[in-house]
Amino acid sequence: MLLNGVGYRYSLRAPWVLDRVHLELGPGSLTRIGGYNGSGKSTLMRIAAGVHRPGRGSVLERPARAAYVPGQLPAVPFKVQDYLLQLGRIQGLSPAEAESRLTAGLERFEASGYRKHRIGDLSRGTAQKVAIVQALLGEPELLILDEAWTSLDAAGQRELDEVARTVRDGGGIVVYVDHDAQRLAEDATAAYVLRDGVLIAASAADFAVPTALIDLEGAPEPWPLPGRVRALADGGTRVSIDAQHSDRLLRELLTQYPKTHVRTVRMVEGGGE
Ligand SMILES: Nc1ncnc2c1ncn2[C@@H]1O[C@H](COP(=O)(O)OP(=O)(O)OP(=O)(O)O)[C@@H](O)[C@H]1O
Repeated sequence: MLLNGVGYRYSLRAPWVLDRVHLELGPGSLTRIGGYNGSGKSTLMRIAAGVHRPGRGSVLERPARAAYVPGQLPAVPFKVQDYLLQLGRIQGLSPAEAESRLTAGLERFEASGYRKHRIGDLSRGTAQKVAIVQALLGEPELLILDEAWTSLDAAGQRELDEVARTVRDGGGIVVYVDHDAQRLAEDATAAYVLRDGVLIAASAADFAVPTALIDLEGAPEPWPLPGRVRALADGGTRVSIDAQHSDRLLRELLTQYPKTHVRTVRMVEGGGE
């Protein structure tokens, strides 16, 4: 499959979200797409899935059996089993085939108990499991996972990892976005990040969580707070912590050591120094 010079914008006056994206996806590939919030990852996923048509360029040789799992299932007014049976039929399965695949899928994701529940009444995680079971009904050759792990419990996440590896090992194409830097890190065959609408080849370091470096005057003692601490040559202290926890640390720091002077707070990519 090939995304050939793909560009996309949401309206004629809107800026191009994607600009000349070129992406080759061969059989047996597992490709990670990263990038900052708003960089266009979901837009790219929808184009690969055929939900959006590119404004420029083209998508060539998309496999016929394609499945797209976004982070959230629409709240449709059906019972789980009726919904899955219907979608199985739309994908060309006989009722017996659809029944046996949906039963196996729900068992695999430990969601058999929800067969008769209405989709709108499910928890987010269970609804996500139904979305995954639906995607797998047609035994896809192309599987697109856009933050599809987010609401799943740990067992569901492991199972979805296994699904991705199985599709890859069966010669299929898997493309995924996930905020967890470790997600399928060992299994991915390629990784790219979107920057300014362009896709660029990436390494594992590009997916690392940003680290906050907080430099303090002096050395608060003792240090019961989270974060790695090291003394600076001029008597100051440097604390490094995952950026997502830095606000909380700063609050705690200023409550516990009100006289501490915070010199600087910087964000760096990856593990800091
Ligand atoms: N339906 C829409 N209509 C108009 N603009 C949109 C629409 N969906 C996305 N955009 C814009 O397109 C850009 C890319 O959005 P997209 O959701 O693809 O990014 P993303 O990288 O997936 O973001 P996130 O990491 O937050 O999920 C953003 O500027 C967003 O505001």
